Amino acid sequence: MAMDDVAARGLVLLGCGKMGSALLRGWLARGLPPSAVHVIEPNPSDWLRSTGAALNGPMPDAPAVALVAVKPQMMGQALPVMTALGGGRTLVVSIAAGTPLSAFEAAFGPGTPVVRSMPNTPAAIGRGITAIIGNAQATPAHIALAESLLSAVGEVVRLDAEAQMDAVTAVSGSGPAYVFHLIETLAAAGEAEGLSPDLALQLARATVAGAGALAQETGTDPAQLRRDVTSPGGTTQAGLEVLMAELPPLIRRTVRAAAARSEELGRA
Ligand SMILES: NC(=O)C1=CN([C@@H]2O[C@H](COP(=O)(O)OP(=O)(O)OC[C@H]3O[C@@H](n4cnc5c(N)ncnc54)[C@H](OP(=O)(O)O)[C@@H]3O)[C@@H](O)[C@H]2O)C=CC1
Ligand SMILES: O=C(O)[C@@H]1CCC=N1
Repeated sequence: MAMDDVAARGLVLLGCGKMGSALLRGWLARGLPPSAVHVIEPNPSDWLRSTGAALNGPMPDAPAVALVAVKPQMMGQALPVMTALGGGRTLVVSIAAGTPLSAFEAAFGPGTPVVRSMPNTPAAIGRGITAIIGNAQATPAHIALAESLLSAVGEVVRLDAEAQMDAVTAVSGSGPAYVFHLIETLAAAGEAEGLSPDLALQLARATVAGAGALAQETGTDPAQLRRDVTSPGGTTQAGLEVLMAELPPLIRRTVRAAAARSEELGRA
């Protein structure tokens, strides 16, 4: 029902880079007609041109949704082309890190429903997770519409308060980068042990992917999954004695630094 409204009234997508294209791909895969999507993007990719979405043309009158997918640093420059959509008929959805609901309320004017969200890059293969929170003007129907759009690229969780968004950004928004760095460092350690670069990377990539899938698909407590690998007096125990001494404070500092940067972007 919600997506029918988007198909009928249209959706404006501001910025079609990595995240904008992941979302667009998800919507098209869910059957949204490309002609219902109006994309504003200064450097359209060949893929974007091939989708049949309306590109940099005149803005539709009162689209169901305006989705903001530009970098927070570009917001001041990029938003003015669409602020005429403010006032209540169009739901504004942002995926930008840091930028608070109040910034969109100020730009689009009073009465504008806004949903702030934080997806992550596994959205590109429909395996993302997105957290959402609406402003006071966002009705349950608006929240359901945002949830439906973002669930085209993975799971969606609803937050209780906007204040949670900095921590969410630091954990799941930035999180894929931490995991990719784990793959890089595990592969490098394998190379240091004498494996070829290709074999070390193959082992590290499949191990992280397989462990992630096992944790996700079984829903088993990750601490139990860790214990299942760890034979008393065996190799894993020897490795974990090193890792568990160093990793928790390191991850704590990593997440704090990312959350602090999210807070800072919100004050800019
Ligand atoms: N990457 C990630 O992991 C995540 C990113 N986000 C958020 O998503 C948003 C987009 O990030 P991401 O997709 O990575 O960034 P990208 O740089 O890949 O995409 C942003 C796109 O916006 C375009 N753009 C620049 N100026 C304008 C303008 N004035 N009008 C319209 N489009 C414009 C850029 O074009 P050009 O390249 O030519 O400048 C680019 O194609 C950010 O706010 C980020 O915080 C959220 C969750 C995860
Ligand atoms: O690094 C960033 O600022 C964005 C937000 C979360 C992931 N990438």
